[in-house]
Amino acid sequence: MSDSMKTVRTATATGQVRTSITDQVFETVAESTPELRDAIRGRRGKTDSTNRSGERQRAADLWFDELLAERLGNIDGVGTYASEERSEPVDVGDGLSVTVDPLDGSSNLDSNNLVGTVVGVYDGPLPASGRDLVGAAFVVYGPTITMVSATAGTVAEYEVVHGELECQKRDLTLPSEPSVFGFGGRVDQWSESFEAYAEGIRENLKLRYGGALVGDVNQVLGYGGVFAYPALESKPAGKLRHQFEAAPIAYIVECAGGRSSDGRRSILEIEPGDLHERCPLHVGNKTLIDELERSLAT
Ligand SMILES: O=P(O)(O)OC[C@H]1O[C@](O)(COP(=O)(O)O)[C@@H](O)[C@@H]1O
Ligand SMILES: [Mg+2]
Ligand SMILES: [Mg+2]
Repeated sequence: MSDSMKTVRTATATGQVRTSITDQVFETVAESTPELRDAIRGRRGKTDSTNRSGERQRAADLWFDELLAERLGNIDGVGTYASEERSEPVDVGDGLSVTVDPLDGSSNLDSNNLVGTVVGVYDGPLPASGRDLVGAAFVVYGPTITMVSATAGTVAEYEVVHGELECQKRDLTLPSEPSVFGFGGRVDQWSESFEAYAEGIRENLKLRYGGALVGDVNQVLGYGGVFAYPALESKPAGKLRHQFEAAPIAYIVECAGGRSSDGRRSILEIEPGDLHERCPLHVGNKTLIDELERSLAT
């Protein structure tokens, strides 16, 4: 862990204050969505810079990050802003730590497919375990803009209309009868045990994979099922970043009554050693994640 990470201040907010700050974070992201969506136009191409994960950044990745850093960093009670697109967290005062995947699914920009934004609010210094999450949300820039947010064990879905949150579903839970699945990574890179699990899943569920975590997980929340970006032969820790992507998504799915796993335990149990570390991600209906863990253990 770098020195600058160690010095990021620990949040000390009470429950009520934490909820109010978390709500402000979600509302601020929602208010920013009209500008964010507009900013994609003309910024889909790659720049010369790479992020800490070694990925070429798009102009839109950088623009989203700059806007969110400014807006979220200005909220009273937010102490740290950290993003997939910057190496180090930014100390912005005292309070909660906000993590952002500003533009999720950015490779989908080439084909003008789905993208989104993922936000985590942690009560503690970064890197933090998912157990420190006090809220998480994701935005989907689809035919309309939606946000799914989770706090205190409940999940809600909103349409974001001119930056305002309009509730569509309160107490969202995963449908008990799963119907869809989406698995990332090249099939020839999967482990034999994951391939065996996938075989069984393919027999019973319908494939839905769009290449943006937010969209693929949103289908699992809506229809029931399982999303995975598993460990790959060339990437044993998978592709997705624990702090910015996996933990917030796992928190939302668990709050919706589902399960998350890195293959053997809840994603929320992981104690990350580095802000940008990756982990395999599997989320969905409890029965399907239990079955996954049994398969991977063989
Ligand atoms: O192109 P692949 O290998 O299917 O990977 C898709 C995955 O990569 C991601 O695009 C990674 O996120 P970023 O776009 O934020 O880097 C996820 O949204 C998605 O689940
Ligand atoms: Mg992402
Ligand atoms: Mg991203």
